[in-house]
Amino acid sequence: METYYKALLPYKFEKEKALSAIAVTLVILYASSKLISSPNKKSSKEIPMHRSAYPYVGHLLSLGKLPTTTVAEWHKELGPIIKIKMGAQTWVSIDNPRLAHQLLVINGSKTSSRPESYFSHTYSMGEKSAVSSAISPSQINIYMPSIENHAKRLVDKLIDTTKKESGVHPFIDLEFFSINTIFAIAFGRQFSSVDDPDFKGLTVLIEEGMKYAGMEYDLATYLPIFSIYDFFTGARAKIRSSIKERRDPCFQKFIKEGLQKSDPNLVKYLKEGNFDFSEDDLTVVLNDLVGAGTDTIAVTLTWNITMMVRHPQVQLKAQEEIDRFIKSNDRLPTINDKEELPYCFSVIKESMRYKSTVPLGLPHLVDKDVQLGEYLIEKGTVIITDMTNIQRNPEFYPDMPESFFPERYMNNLKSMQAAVNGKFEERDHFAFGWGRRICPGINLAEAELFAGFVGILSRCSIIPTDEGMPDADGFIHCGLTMLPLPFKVKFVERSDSLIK
Ligand code: HEM
Repeated sequence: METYYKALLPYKFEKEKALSAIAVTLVILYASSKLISSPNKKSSKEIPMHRSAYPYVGHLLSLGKLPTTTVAEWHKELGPIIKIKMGAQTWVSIDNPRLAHQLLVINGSKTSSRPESYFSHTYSMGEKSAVSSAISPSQINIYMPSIENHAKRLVDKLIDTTKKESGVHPFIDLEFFSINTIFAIAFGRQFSSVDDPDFKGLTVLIEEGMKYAGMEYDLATYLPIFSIYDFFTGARAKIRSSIKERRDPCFQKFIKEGLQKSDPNLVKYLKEGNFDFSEDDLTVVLNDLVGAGTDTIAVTLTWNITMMVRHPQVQLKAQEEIDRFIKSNDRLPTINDKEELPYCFSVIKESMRYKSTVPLGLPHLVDKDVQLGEYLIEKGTVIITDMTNIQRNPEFYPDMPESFFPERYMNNLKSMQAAVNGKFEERDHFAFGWGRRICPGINLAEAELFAGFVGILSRCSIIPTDEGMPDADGFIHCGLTMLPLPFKVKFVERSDSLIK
């Protein structure tokens, strides 16, 4: 099953090698019988921990290929807050929205750092507020024609491939859409096709980035014994040289080009605005925006398409709403028209609730002890959130939490950003994370998802191929995101489409 994505995205599967390396280390450590146990401060009440921990490596091996599923099972057995030993690091997982809110939002001043990782860069709050203002709703309005143009190209491609082939796996086209959109916004540049040499060079860089951000290249963070392996294999030296010799020069070239463009773009906004950015900061921040804003959008839309094929009556209702809008306005709607398309907006929200794009969130680091009810969460603990359980919590989502039911949002048409900033009880979903670390790309994501969704359904009906329905339950972990199992569908041009 995974072969398709493996061929498509080989960089996403480095984790398997890491698990083998850990297994070898475990054997060595057992043999030498010099197991180290870290001293544990006394906490108010011990946080439950699954029995499958091994000495030194902890749960690294027991998490298996689908950590999301394993963590969800452990929660079922042990309750809403559990401890996971990740080698030298202690993680705490939360699967209840109220507890997560209490820990990551109310206690956000103590729980909003990021764990150290050799490759990844942690956004400072200054960088984050600069980026948030650079892609605020008013700034996004400037880029809206470009977003719509890329959505149109996406739909052309999906229809065209459907005509030529028996079915389309939409992921690559969706990635091309999201990369092109963020590139147009960031640097005022676009790629002509997936064969464009610059596009190919960029995807290699993104692949390298994903690989180096993965566990295999960062094992010494979890298991200090791996510093010895690093000494021999030079993994960290490889990372340093990749950043210095390939990533930075490539992004510096894009930045230079962006600064020369006459139309507005992010580079110009960040460079010319009153932000305290060095050249290096700018390179890293833009590289991160491209990384964070590509896969997430493509994965979210892939799940959305899965749900549309499985729920043709939802698809039809959304198409009727889009058609009504086009009839009275003689144009496609944008995110700014969402009040007139409550059903479409609800479908997008529901799809993000039902299938989590980033199923364990991004880890937060506790930098001051926090008391959470009867549990003490110590400084140095890494917090993850089980988004699937959180987004299906029956108290928070009383109407059929296990079902795909867009109607639940018909009375909550707040923008996703406004829902995050409002009262906890009025949050729509938790896909963009928590508190001070909330995703700064939220408004852009919302605009892109809306343009993609409305663009597709205004011109196509998405139907299954003879191979059958896409699976809505199975999934593959790809780094931080969760992809549906490989599937093909047809994007059949609507004869009654009002878009010509
Ligand atoms: C559907 C699309 C997206 C989803 C589901 C998503 C989800 C997330 C999540 C869960 C986090 C971590 C929040 C936390 O730690 O509590 C995050 C962080 C981040 N996201 Fe997004 N994101 C999406 C799109 C985007 C886009 C389009 C951009 C920018 C172009 C972006 C840029 C970032 C950045 C820079 C961070 C790191 C922020 C920090 O560390 O403070 N994301 N995102």
